[in-house]
Amino acid sequence: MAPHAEVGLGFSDGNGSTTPVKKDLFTVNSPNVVYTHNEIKSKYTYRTTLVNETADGKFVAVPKETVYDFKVERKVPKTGMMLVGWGGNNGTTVTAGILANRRGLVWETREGPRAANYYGSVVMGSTIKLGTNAKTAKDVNIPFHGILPMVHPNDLVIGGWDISGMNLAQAMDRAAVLEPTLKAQVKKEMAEMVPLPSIYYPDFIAANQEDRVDNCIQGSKACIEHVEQIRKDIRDFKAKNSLEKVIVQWTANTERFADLIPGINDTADNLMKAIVNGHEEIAPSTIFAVACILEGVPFINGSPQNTFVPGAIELAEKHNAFIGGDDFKSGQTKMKSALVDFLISAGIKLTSIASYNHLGNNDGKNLSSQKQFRSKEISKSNVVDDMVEANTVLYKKGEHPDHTVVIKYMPAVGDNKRALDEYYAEIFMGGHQTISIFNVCEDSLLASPLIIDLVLVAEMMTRIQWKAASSDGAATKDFKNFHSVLSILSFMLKAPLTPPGTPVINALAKQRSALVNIFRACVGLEADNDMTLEHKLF
Ligand SMILES: NC(=O)c1ccc[n+]([C@@H]2O[C@H](COP(=O)([O-])OP(=O)(O)OC[C@H]3O[C@@H](n4cnc5c(N)ncnc54)[C@H](O)[C@@H]3O)[C@@H](O)[C@H]2O)c1
Ligand SMILES: O=P([O-])([O-])O[C@@H]1[C@@H](O)[C@H](O)[C@@H](O)[C@H](O)[C@@H]1O
Repeated sequence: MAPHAEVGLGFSDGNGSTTPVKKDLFTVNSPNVVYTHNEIKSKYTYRTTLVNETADGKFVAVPKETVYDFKVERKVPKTGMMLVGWGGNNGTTVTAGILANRRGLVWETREGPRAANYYGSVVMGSTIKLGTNAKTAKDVNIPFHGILPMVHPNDLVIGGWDISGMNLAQAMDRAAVLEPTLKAQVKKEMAEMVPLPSIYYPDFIAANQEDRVDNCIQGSKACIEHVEQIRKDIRDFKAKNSLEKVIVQWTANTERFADLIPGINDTADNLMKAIVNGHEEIAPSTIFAVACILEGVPFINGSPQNTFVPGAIELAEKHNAFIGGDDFKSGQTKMKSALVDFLISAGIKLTSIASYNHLGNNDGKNLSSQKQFRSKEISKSNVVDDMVEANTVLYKKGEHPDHTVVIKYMPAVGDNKRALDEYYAEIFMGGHQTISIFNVCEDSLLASPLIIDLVLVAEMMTRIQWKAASSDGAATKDFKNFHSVLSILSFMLKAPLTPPGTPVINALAKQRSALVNIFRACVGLEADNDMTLEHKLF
């Protein structure tokens, strides 16, 4: 095996080829990185600082090193993306967007021609610093997509379910998101896409959704039969399209929170029993999650409800299956998680956040029902907790800014949500800073790239394994997957799901840094720390 790369990183370049494409975007020349045809193997020293508190309240910081072995499968699999709620605004928009990119479409608009792109996708639209040029010492940046052999979204095979049986072309018209000149170019292909029948438990979404329900799984109401039907749908989709991988995402309506009931959804065994018994407190999204876990297919929840009841998380862990969520972080909240981080880390004491928005799409219609709004209010409200708790200089224990979230349904504005935010803060010597933001978020055009990122990163995680080469604890013998709960997805999500007992990080910069640096570690590269000592010590 070559000590360093003789072949470039394989990755799919979206031309329909999903075998490793020998495009030497970069190789790592290090004794800690070995490339074989099938794998990239790296030895990575993870450096952290353990802190002990002394009796008199002082801290003693102890540097710690843990050596990990990472292994990445290089072959890019033929991958399917199955969306629950495929006929919705997000589902139709992301589908049309991928078709348009795959065909390199250009369409006329009032501002002139527009070409297909993946703007808003961190994987397809952003770059990361690889290092500094050995001669000029200038930063060398590469497309994020090139850091590891990732699936190209153009190659995704798309399918899914919807309780509305409209074909995707009709549903795209219903969504009223895309320009007619673009829709006209994808209409024919999308008309042939029809969502699979789904499950509809009326009590979980707003009653105002009933008029679109005409595409439900026929026959028994038994939840376990719904689980088995969804598992069969996934298998059939995989076989029909000769897929090697499938990733499922929930982009269906926001459900009310499910009650957490001991003996029903508190453990994996109880959850399975409750499903067999058809317990009425099992939500459709949890049925989909269980089906995917049992089928070994990653399941991501793009909505705010508590799909992952404790029993579902335990089931995922038992089956070594990947889950992720919750609630796409697309516009107003994404801005919040960046702005709050900036204010508080700048030592400015944020004292209140007023977050209002109105929107007129079907999501907004569903959220006009109090129980469904409550799910969204929770996910939109908790996004500042970690940043506030981390700053004990500004905030006493338990102190936090006032924070209110208001969402109103105003049909006239459609998918173009109007977000109005006010950030009010205390500054030096009794002063105040008031930041008012008016942010028009074309919600589905902001969420669709996140759906793509979630699929690409989740799929990549199925091809990464690790073992501890050495640590204070016993070194682990065999390679294993990351924990079932993919907290690495947090950059794309409002209410990041984390492994039980681990902290939730909402600060946007930290989330992106974790994603980038974990992928860098997989090719043996140090975490990017912005110290640039080479520009300071000379
Ligand atoms: N910017 C955004 O658009 C954004 C951001 C964060 C979260 N979300 C969440 O994403 C979800 C989708 O948003 P949208 O704008 O596409 O909404 P939408 O209402 O246009 O689409 C939801 C689709 O889900 C379908 N559906 C409902 N229950 C279903 C079930 N049990 N099985 C299958 N299909 C079902 C509906 O028929 C509809 O077609 C919502 O929950 C929303 O809160 C959206
Ligand atoms: O913009 P953001 O806060 O990330 O998220 C959006 C909310 O502002 C909006 O009210 C809701 O309807 C969308 O589903 C989405 O959750």
